[in-house]
Amino acid sequence: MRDRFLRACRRQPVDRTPIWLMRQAGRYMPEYRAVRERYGFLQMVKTPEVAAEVTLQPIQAFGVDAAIIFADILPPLEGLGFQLTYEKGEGPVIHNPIRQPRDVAALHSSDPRETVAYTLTALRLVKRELNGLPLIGFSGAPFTLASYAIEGGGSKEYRLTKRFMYEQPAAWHDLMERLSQLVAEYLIAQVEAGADAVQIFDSWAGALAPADYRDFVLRHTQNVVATVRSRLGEAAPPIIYFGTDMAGLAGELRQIGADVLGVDWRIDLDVAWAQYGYEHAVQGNLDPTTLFAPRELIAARAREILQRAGGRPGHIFNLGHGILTETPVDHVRYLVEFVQSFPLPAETPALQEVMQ
Ligand SMILES: Cc1c2[nH]c(c1CCC(=O)O)Cc1[nH]c(c(CCC(=O)O)c1C)Cc1[nH]c(c(CCC(=O)O)c1C)Cc1[nH]c(c(C)c1CCC(=O)O)C2
Repeated sequence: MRDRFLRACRRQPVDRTPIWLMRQAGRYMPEYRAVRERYGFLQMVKTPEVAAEVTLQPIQAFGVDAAIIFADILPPLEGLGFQLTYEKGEGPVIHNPIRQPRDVAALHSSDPRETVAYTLTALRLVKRELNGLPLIGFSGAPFTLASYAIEGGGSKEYRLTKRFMYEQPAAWHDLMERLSQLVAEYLIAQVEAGADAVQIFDSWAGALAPADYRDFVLRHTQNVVATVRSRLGEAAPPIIYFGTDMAGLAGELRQIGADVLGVDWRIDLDVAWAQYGYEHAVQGNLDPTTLFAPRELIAARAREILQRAGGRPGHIFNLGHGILTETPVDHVRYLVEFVQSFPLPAETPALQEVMQ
């Protein structure tokens, strides 16, 4: 059953719980570091043969149940006019961030089929090598992209982003509309290039108060999902929406229209699933730091997650956020084998029913 990841996204029964890991291709792998020695990170992303090779590394090393295209959420912003570099130890830097409404008006309109053609080519190359194993395409979500575009890099408090949102609502919504269009077009292009599912990374949306998510973000996230669905029709793939620290946003997440919702480790999987509603599949939710712990603890935590999922169709095992640099490779292999050999528990009653 090579399509068990896609079946789980659609909440269809599977022979065992599928597993893949966010950021599964990365510096914790010696094979990745060997390639990275010869290229800069952006150069790897922009060279389709290299991006394809690196995408396949965790498939070959661990036999995970899905591939995710090797790329990053920020390169699509270059087409709008942002200057992007990755600095050692600092992560991404945008050198001309948005500071005023006129910076939004001055953004270029861009067609991701041209500006991010390298990732579309990489998807086509990888697809040929996968023998039917599902391939995941992805994009940053409008809010998380806007936060990088405004802060110019990572942030703890998102002060500039929130101030811009509160003080310049018209320019904010203009920026979010431009980003939503870019994201939707980019996801559609990835599906046309061979992606079987798409994940929208809203890594930092958990920094928002629910009222701010509702007033400044929700409609744009909904537009992305609705546009992908309506333009692709029957060919629309499962759509995964992922964020961290989202436990307080359940009511909003339910309205996005995604098929699958990501769950981080700050909430028990069954509690999150009951709040998100069983019409969604869920993906998660091991703390990535657990992979540094002894094997017995990794097994105990993974077992608990699988038991909390309760054999209900629609659970995809993953970490609650991307795998960390320096994670021991043999612990990753151990986790994948543990999950893949875990017998699916007989379906337990829904938490909602138990609590009634
Ligand atoms: C916020 C964000 C980014 N990028 C991404 C997100 C959303 C997911 C999340 O919240 O983790 C998404 C991403 N970035 C990368 C992937 C590849 C696919 C995968 O294997 O999951 C994916 C899905 C590769 C990468 N993206 C980056 C690397 C490391 C680059 C290197 O080799 O130096 C990789 C493998 C760089 C990057 N890119 C970004 C940061 C903050 C950094 C620096 C942090 C770091 O160095 O780990 C932005």
